[in-house]
This record gives sequence, C-alpha cells and structure tokens, in this order.
Amino acid sequence: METPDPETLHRYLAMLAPGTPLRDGIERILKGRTGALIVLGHNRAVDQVSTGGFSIDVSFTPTKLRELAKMDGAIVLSGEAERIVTAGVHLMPDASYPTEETGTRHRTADRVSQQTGKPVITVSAAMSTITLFLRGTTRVLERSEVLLARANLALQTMERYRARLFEQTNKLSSLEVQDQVTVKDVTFVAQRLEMVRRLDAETAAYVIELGTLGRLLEMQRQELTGRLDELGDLLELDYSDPEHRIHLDGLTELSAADLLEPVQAARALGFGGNDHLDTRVSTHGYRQLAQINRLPTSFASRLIDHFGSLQELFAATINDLLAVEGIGEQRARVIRDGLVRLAESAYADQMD
Ligand SMILES: Nc1ncnc2c1ncn2[C@@H]1O[C@H](COP(=O)(O)OP(=O)(O)OP(=O)(O)O)[C@@H](O)[C@H]1O
Repeated sequence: METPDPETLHRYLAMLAPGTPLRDGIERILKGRTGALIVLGHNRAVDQVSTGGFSIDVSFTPTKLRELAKMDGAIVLSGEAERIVTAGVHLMPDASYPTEETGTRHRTADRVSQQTGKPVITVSAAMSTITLFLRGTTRVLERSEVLLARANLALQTMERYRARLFEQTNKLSSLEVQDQVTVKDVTFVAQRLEMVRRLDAETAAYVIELGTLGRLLEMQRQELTGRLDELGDLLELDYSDPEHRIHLDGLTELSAADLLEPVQAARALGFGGNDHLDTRVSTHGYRQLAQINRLPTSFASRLIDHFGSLQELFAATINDLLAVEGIGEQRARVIRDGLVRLAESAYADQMD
C-alpha cells in the first residue's frame, strides 16, 4: 500500500481545518461529548466493508453531521464532504490489516482507510480527540491554541534566521567586491537559506492546518519569504559554470545535523570533493547587479557575458559600458553609479 504523499495529507488537513463546515460539525460532536466514525469518500471498496445502516444522500451541514453522530455506527460522506451518503453503518474491514490502535472505533478506522484508500476520521468520545487515518498514516489533530503557539514560535525563529541570512549575504557581497570569496562563504549563505526554507515549510503546514485562524500568520509568512527564491536563484547563477553547476536543492536531502556541517553542505551544493572550504571562488555578479535599480535582468546577463566577471565590471568605464549591445548613455550612467554605490556600501559594511 502506498503511503500518502504530503500534498494529499495537506489536502485533507485543509478540509478539516478550523472554519470549514466539516470541522464545524466535528467540533459540535466534541462539545456534545459523543464520538464519531466518518469515512470521507464513497466507492466500491467502501460499499464492500459496509453493512446495515441507511442511505440518506442529503447535502452536508454541520448540524446534520452532529445529529447523525448520536446514532451508533459510521457516517459515510462524499469525497469533498458536500453530501452525507449513509449513516448508522457497521464497518467490517479485513482484520488482516495491521493496526496498533486500541478501541474498536479507532481500529476500524485505521483498517478501513488502509483497505479502501479513503481517509477516515474518528472523534473519540473518551479522549475528546480528532484523528485522521489515511492509508496507514495516523494524525491526531492538535487543538487550535496549541497549533497557533507552535506556528508563532516557528515564525519567530524564521524571522531571526532570516535576519542572520541577510547579515551573511551582506558579508558575502563585501567579499565579492574585494574578490575574496571562498567556498565556505557561499556555503554559509546557502545553509542559512535552507534553514529559513525549512522553517517556512513548517509554518506553511501550520497555516494549512489552522484554516481561517491561520490567515494573519500566512500574511506574516509571505512577508518574510518574499525575496528568498530570488536570492537562491541568483546565488546559483553567481557560482555556477557550464561545467560546474551549483544546486541549492542539493541541501534539501540533508538531515538537520548534516546541514550544519559546512563540508557536507558544500559537497551537497555541488562544490565537489576537491573544493576545499578555503578555495577561492568568484561571483559572476548576478546578485550584485540585481541591486541596481531599474536594470532589467536581460541587461545584467548581457553585461556579465560581455565583461566576464564582477571585477571587470567594476573596472569598466562609461565608454566600456557603451560598447555593450543595447546600452545607451543614460543606462550606462545608471549602471556605473549603481556599481560605485555597491562598492562603497561593501567597504562601509566592512568598516562597521
Ligand atoms: N466497526 C464499526 N463500525 C461502525 N461503528 C463502529 C465500529 N466500531 C466502533 N464503532 C462505533 O464506535 C463506538 C465506540 O466504540 P469503542 O468505545 O469500542 O471505540 P473507541 O475506539 O474506544 O472509541 P472512543 O475513544 O470514542 O471511546 C461504537 O459505539 C460505535 O458507534
């Protein structure tokens, strides 16, 4: 049996998030201190494990769910929880499906989900918990207050890591201007970026689970992640050559401990076994040029192709810049001024 992929799990967690009609119905069941066994989806396999009960086929409302949960047996909903298909059903899954659950409701839910491939939700009368069973995976839904507290902590940590990422990026920029960059400096930035990305993924998962309660959190998350993808793309461009490519995605496979190891991280990035951490590397200058206002990316590529390196670009006069196809007097001045400002701020950072 295939274990569910994260997107499938997130889809069902979103259907069960606070503010959705399904969660509303479940919360009412919890308040009434009764339990429930709900199959989300109706197919032949579900029919095969169902006995008894009665077919109702009515549109879903939280109140109807709560009323039907007062009866013994399971409730079967349509796949999108828009209709209540049957109620009072006795489920008889094949007992050979393994389960570590205790209690017949939870054992049944686990097995039915494995046998039919459909998600099954239990509301425990004894423990006041909501559990999602999905093809052998079990997920107890946390209470909203707990989720919110965890999500806020992840967001705060992300904010701190992001500040450090930008400190490290500024340091890299200064070193680039002085042509003093080593593999270690690039690796540091990439490691920090990956850490922020991991915290972002964690926060995004909380946002899904929090439903309408996660809206504010999502706005804050988006504000923090705005320029991260761009930074990653430019970093790859800056330190990749046709015969030697750098891949930030290489870091995604590393465990949390390995990610903190510069040697492991450098290798995963593609710097290769021979590149010692102290080996000098030079930027092409994409990240630096992206900081010059009103300079379209196509011009940045053209400048880099023409001059070959950031150092050559810094040395270029207005006349040298005019020799690049498509660059006129005005744009040449903007580029020249921008480059001077970049060099100045790099030296100013160094003095701080
Ligand atoms: N095979 C089944 N098909 C349909 N409903 C079931 C089935 N097994 C249990 N239930 C429902 O679950 C209810 C509670 O059963 P039981 O107390 O054994 O389960 P549990 O897992 O301990 O649940 P809880 O935590 O709510 O006490 C039953 O009264 C019945 O409504």
